Amino acid sequence: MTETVHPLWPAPYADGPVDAKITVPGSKSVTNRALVLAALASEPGWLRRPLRSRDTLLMSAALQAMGVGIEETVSSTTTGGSGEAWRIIPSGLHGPASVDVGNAGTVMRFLPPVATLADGPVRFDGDPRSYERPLGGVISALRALGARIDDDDRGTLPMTVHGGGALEGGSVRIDASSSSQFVSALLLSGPRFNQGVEVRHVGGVLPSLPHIRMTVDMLRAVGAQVDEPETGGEPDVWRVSHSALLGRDLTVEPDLSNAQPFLAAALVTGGRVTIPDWPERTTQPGDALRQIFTEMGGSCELTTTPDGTALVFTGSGRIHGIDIDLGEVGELTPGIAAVAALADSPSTLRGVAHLRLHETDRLAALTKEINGLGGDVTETEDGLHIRPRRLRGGVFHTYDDHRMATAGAVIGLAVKDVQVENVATTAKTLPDFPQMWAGLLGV
Ligand SMILES: O=C(O)C1=C[C@@H](OP(=O)(O)O)[C@@H](O)[C@H](O)C1
Ligand SMILES: C=C(OP(=O)(O)O)C(=O)O
Repeated sequence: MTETVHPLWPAPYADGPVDAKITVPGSKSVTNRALVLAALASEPGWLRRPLRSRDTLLMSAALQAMGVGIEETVSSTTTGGSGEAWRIIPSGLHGPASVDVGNAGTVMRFLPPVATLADGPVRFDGDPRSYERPLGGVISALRALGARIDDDDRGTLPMTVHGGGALEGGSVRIDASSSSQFVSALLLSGPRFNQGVEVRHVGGVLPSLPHIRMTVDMLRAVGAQVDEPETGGEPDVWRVSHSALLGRDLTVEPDLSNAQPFLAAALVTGGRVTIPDWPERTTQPGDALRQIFTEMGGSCELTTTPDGTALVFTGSGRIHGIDIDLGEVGELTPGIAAVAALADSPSTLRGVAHLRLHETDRLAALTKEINGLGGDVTETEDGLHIRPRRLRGGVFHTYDDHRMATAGAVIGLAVKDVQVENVATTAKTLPDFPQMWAGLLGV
């Protein structure tokens, strides 16, 4: 097999502190949940400022393939400007249909439950990496709830969900320690199952709890009745009752995990970055960056202006190491590792063994690529130990992982002659990244 040769992107080096205002596009996680919930609703809804990226366009295309109407328009926003808005018109879900999941965890996990409601077969396929990412828990849970799925007993993609027009639902046990998305997937479609759904997590530590909170909040916002551990329910058990869902008019928050490289730029260069529309309250894990990057040497202020809230994040010129469990906010790990490699003391990042099954094996990839530039990173059982060293230029490989690409760009700010391979992989969640990065640096 021939290996694809990707272009190298010379990561811009920062000669001085950055000072920029960066408008970050909408959250991937919110956009893809909102699309699913709107598709399952009993009336049309609106999604304003949705993220337009590979993962969200795959979600949109998949729902359209099953018969959902999605119209893209440009409309006025509350701030008076114009913005993109998608009108989602639910309909009976149809098969036969084909779904390309790409390498989107949200698409490969959230849509099989939706497909059980279609009136025919829905074939799921995706990038080679999607065959390796955990899905077996969702497949067996759906079977236990009454679905017919043909996966050739592999427990992975490709597979066909033989939608029967409805799913009985009920109680199910699932080990979601490899991905919180298993729980979110079952809950999101739960209101449409005849008996709703009760999901009981059995197994190791459940990662990414804020993402499950996001699912619960968004379900409640469209009228679903949800019982969950955080509001007095049994630990590790979520219940969603059978009900109709409302069509909503939802404005998507900026993707705070995609704000990470820009905040990191302020930290690494001792500069300042302002992110407009940073939400005062949010379930996005990226909100934890306010605290994490403060501990690593920056300071931040959430300001309120007539135009809304904004986060102003300022670097001090010093970067400190950190010892932290990132299990709840795993997707922030590559960006934190990049900053930690440039710090004045070692870091230990823990609680993220499940990152080995993300877009790539992120623990192996970060170790190899930072060490390839002269760093000193070792993999632990559940994370990374990072001892900062003087780094040198070289190629930073990305393994089709958007967050590896942005991590390489952050290192390139402080280390001359870093070349990020396949920066275009940022299109998964942030297609304009190279232009935004150039804007940040005024190049
Ligand atoms: O539900 C979601 O939107 C997500 C959940 C998390 O997945 P895991 O629990 O698999 O880490 C996160 O890493 C991913 O980027 C998005
Ligand atoms: C893990 C991630 O994505 P996915 O939704 O594909 O799981 C991520 O964006 O960091």
